[in-house]
Amino acid sequence: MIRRSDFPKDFIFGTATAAYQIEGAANEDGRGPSIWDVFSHTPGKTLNGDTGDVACDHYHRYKEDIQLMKGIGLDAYRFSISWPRIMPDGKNINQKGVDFYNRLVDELLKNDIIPFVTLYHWDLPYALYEKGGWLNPDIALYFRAYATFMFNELGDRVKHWITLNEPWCSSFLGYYTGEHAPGHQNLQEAIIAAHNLLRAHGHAVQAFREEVKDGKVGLTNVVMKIEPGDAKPESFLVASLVDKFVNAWFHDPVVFGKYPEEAVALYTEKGLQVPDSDMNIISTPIDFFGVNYYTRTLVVFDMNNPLGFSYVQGDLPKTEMGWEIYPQGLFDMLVYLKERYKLPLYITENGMAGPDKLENGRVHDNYRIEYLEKHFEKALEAINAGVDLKGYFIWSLMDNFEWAYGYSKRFGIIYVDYNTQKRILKDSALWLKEFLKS
Ligand SMILES: N#[N+]C[C@@H]1[C@@H](O)[C@H](O)[C@@H](O)[C@@H]2O[C@H]12
Repeated sequence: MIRRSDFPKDFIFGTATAAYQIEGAANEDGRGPSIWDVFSHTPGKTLNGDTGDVACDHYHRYKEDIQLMKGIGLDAYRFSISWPRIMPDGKNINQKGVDFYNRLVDELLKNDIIPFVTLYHWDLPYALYEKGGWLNPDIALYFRAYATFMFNELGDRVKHWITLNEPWCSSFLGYYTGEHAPGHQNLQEAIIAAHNLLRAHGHAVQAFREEVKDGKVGLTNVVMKIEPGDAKPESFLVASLVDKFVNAWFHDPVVFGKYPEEAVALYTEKGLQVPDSDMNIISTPIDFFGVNYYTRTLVVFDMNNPLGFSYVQGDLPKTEMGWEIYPQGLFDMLVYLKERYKLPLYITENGMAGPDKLENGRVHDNYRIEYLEKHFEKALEAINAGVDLKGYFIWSLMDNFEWAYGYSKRFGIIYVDYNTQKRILKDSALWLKEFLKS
């Protein structure tokens, strides 16, 4: 049975959330609309037309939520700042929005919880989208101004910062598949958006070095273990190629200052333009990579698909998202990232959506306890294999707005009754409380 004391003394355990998924108060205290406010209010874009208008009402209930974190014994809390709450029009400051995050940080510190702040977790101010959003090269400078302001505002108390959460989702789900805001379906746009996201990241890192001398800054990517879905040699080849599109595309430029050549070649072959501007800014050195790991992805060679591959379902037990439970992939990717990029790592998200049912005031989510135990074990194995892994944030503190899935997927270790906003610690939270004392 894995114990907290098996981990290094300074290893931190936390939970993670994001502004649009938990805050609510979407039209309160001067907050402006984001692309997710508009997207979720567009018929057909989210399950049941769910929106983040109220979500978990964290904007009003943050003190209660911090008490729950403290009661569990968490070391740290990763949350994101709502850019449109700070700059409703993308430029001018909304002081009430700034005041909220000052209160939130002060309350965390008062309760000995280390704040980890994500500057961008997908909620672009709609006013900036109307100026071209991530397709407008100037967005990187708007982001730099926002980042600089937040570093100045919170940098005296917040020493751990993440510039972007999962730029792959913002660009390829937002601009290619259209599953996420702003719902475009154009591969060339996705490539341009990805590049401007990375430029924005680089500008923010440069600003950070000027504003917060004693802090650490990194980038959080979704990290998928890509494996061949059958034994054909060509499927091994496409697996290696897809790994370049998904994983290396958002790590290589940040460390090496260039995109993976194989993937560039394929895009170019298809007549797509791959930008290469500002690679010196994009590769401004960072202090760590954040790793959001959930599952593996199986691909097979498929000439009917424009990019030559298609996804296949694996046969391992799955979560409510249909994602295979594959802890080995966490170990594999932590070792891969360490060997390729030689940077400290934080697991900034890992967790599962479960069939959580409230029964007599309890949620018996033993499946989530098992999931977390197995992934903790693989994280420890990676540390023992030499990975400089510094922390682990469970996704998520509480059930919340799961983007296009609305409120149908529950990832929290705390159950949220959305009718009453009552919080109920699931068995996994009770287990975690004991683990953190072990
Ligand atoms: N889906 N899913 C769960 C979770 C999502 O809720 C987070 O906002 C993302 O950072 C990442 O996709 C992972």
